[in-house]
Amino acid sequence: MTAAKRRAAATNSSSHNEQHQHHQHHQQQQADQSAYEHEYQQLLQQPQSPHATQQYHQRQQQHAPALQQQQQQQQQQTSASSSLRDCSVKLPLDILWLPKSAMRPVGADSSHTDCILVVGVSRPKLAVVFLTVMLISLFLTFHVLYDSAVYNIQAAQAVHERHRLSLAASTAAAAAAAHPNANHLPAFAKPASVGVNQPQLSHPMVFPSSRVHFSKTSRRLPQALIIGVRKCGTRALLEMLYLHPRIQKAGGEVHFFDRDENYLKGLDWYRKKMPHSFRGQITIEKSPSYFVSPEVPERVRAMNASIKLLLIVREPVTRAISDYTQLRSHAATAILPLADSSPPTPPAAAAGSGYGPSTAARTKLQSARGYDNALGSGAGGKETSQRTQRARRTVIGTTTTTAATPTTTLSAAQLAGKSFEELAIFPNGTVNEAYRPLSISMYHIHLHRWLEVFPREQLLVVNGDRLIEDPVSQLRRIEAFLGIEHRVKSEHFYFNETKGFYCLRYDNGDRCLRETKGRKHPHVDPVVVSKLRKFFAEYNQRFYELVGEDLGWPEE
Ligand SMILES: Nc1ncnc2c1ncn2[C@@H]1O[C@H](COP(=O)(O)OS(=O)(=O)O)[C@@H](OP(=O)(O)O)[C@H]1O
Repeated sequence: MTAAKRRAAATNSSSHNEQHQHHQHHQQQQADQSAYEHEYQQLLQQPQSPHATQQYHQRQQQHAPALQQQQQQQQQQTSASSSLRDCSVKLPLDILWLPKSAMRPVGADSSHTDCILVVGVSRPKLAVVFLTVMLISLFLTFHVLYDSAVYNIQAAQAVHERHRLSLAASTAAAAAAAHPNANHLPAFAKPASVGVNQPQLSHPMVFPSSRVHFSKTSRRLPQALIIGVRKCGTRALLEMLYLHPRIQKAGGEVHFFDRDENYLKGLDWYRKKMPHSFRGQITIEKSPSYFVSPEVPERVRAMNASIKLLLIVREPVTRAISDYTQLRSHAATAILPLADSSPPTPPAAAAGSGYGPSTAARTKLQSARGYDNALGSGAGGKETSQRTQRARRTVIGTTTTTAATPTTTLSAAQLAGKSFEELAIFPNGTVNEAYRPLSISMYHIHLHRWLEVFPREQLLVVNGDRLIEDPVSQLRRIEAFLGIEHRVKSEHFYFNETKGFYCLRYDNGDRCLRETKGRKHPHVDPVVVSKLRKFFAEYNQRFYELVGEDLGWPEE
């Protein structure tokens, strides 16, 4: 045996001896105690023996120190265990296993139960906090998992879409190389040639660079505005631009800058009307009446002095006839339900437009019809219907002033019955310049106001007649103006023979503008058309000078 082992054995045996001695001592104490108690019981049974009593007291004195020591030890143990209990953490949940017999059987299956787990809450507040923290952690975990799943799906879609777009582009390039003479053809394929084989493009993706990046979206104030002109294709332009991945559009016409009741609500209100957009996307809103409302340019500049402005124009006489067609259509639908219930409005409401309702009433009526919302479901359907009711009430019996009939009260029925010729030309043969559809077509007057506030480079004039015939060429110009890559191509369109217009091609189907776009115009006397074109020739020249481009509108 080594010295170390011997030492260990010695230590072991000494500690063993100590334990043994302690045990013997304890046993001895217990034996003494029980003997003492036995003796005391006997003494109680024989109280008449003085000798026994004396012996008992002698023994009591002998055992007193040992008893005292034992009591002290017990006290120390009790205080030690109580101090331990104080330090231990007490869980709010008490878990108790009970035998089956502790519970009354509940159903047939209960016979299979051997034990029942009873969980009681001893500290409800702590338990609530504990559970809340658990739930929040669970929610955050799922949120992170969900976000990353969405991210992955979108990233996969983006890569797929880019692949398809590049395939489509290379197919188009190959076709162009195979048929070099086809260059003179319109940029748009008609339905027959667009064909079913043409790749169907979804809404373009949002990632212009090869690096797919998903930033958070937020509602942003518009960085570009389509300011007008009404009936020149503002809706078509917005919907076509929306094919571009970098464009986001406000659904309906917000009329923030031209309606005081909206403008007074402030920019936060306006921002809330905007769609969510990614950083790098351009938000566009269109309200055609911005162009003709004198207070608007200054208000727009106050919001964003570097905003980009899109102005779409059309040959002025055709535009005026289109405007008339729409107003007549609205008046026709306005007369029936409220014809006999609306009080006449005072003559002061007259706008001298020579048309019928005052400017305000007409504006309300026009917007009430939602004709500017041709495609968009747009926000504010309820608001629109309320405006419809107001407008209907206002339009009836509105007093108007014309040179031929100085104070004429036109009902909606009369309004609906008047021809364009009657409204545009006075009986003496002169042009009614105050007739609103004509005054709106005097583009140079309105544009002048805008150019007093914004530099020319911030405004792009879009040719609405060309947009109807060849959207891609106009869109290419707009893409360059907005500083975004050329992405809207001919495969995004097809020509709808029934409608007579190009419609939009989406991944999930094709889409044309509503029937309120492209209404059949009434026949207008060619003499009147010629007279009006001559009338506008001078104004058009002024407009060309302002924009620095001759749009080639006919002069008779
Ligand atoms: N692709 C396509 N589909 C349908 N309509 C088209 C399209 N492109 C341009 N347009 C012309 O848009 C004219 C309506 O102009 P707006 O949208 O500016 O009207 S509104 O002021 O918002 O009411 C509308 O005028 P009208 O034809 O007089 O109804 C159309 O000629």
